[in-house]
Amino acid sequence: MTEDMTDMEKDTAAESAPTHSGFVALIGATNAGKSTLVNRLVGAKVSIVSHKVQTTRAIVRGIAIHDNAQIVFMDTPGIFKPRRRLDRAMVTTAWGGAKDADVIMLLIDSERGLKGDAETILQGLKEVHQPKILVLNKIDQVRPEDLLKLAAAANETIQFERTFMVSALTGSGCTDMMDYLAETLPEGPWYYPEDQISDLPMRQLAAEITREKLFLRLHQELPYASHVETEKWEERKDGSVRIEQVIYVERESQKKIALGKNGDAIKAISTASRKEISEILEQPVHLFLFVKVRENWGDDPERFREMGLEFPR
Ligand SMILES: Nc1nc2c(ncn2[C@@H]2O[C@H](COP(=O)(O)OP(=O)(O)OP(=O)(O)O)[C@@H](O)[C@H]2O)c(=O)[nH]1
Repeated sequence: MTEDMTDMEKDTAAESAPTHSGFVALIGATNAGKSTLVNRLVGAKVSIVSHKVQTTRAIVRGIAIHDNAQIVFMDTPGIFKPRRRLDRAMVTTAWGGAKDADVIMLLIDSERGLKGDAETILQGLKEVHQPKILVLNKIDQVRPEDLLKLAAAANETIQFERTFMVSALTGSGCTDMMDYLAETLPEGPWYYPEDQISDLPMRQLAAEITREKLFLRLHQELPYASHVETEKWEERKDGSVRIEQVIYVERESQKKIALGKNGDAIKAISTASRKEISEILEQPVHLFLFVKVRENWGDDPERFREMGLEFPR
């Protein structure tokens, strides 16, 4: 664009530039920073970040707008060695998501390098034929020479179109990566209205938020044997919303942990979750949490469907 264009001419030029859009699958070992990256790029909290591994269960899309492009991120669950049935479903979902994408983005925790799961994923990616880019994350923690070695090692296994070095935490390197995606995604109309940041239904997002608070509060005490569902969602005349959620656990003993002494745990979880849901909705929230025991929910096909996962046979 030339400098002597008027503002109106510039606007018209930008509007007539072709739009781009597409799906980017984020693949990476647990804790590589996928959720943090999506949240940063989208600029709003759509996926759940916590210190626990394996917190992301279903595909959550964050939608970022960059220049004339709409970039839809599929934040896949961490890929790791499946043990339980639920774990196997998570892995299947992750690879399934990759196959639907225009670009595959492999995110690696530069601190951990190619140890363990990252290497398994690299090998798995050989079977996936879309263009792939390598993104080394957490560069705020690693020396530049180590990054170069890591980039070279990963590119020996897979021919990546490009390698980017970023920090999802500080945002460093993210603009270059977004410039590249905006240019390379196919030309075409946007998939979603401009103001939409996630197609994850609010009910499910609200449940994810409570699940995150549950994990943050109870750490090791309550393992993966818990699941949160939003059962009621009622918009009220005064502009507030009343939400009822159930925390399902597998055993009575876990119910006691979730409630805490004198209900302390559940109260704290409820307060933290209500605050965050209210911030996202920009309206007052009345949140009611219940804890119920449901044995073997991890083997129930209905629960898998609710989480957007395929039930592994
Ligand atoms: N120092 C540093 N920490 C980061 C960065 N990106 C993410 N983290 C941290 O790494 C941890 C894991 O991040 P997540 O975004 O939850 O990772 P994930 O890949 O989505 O994990 P799963 O949902 O388990 O698959 C969190 O404690 C983040 O704060 C980064 O660029 N630098």
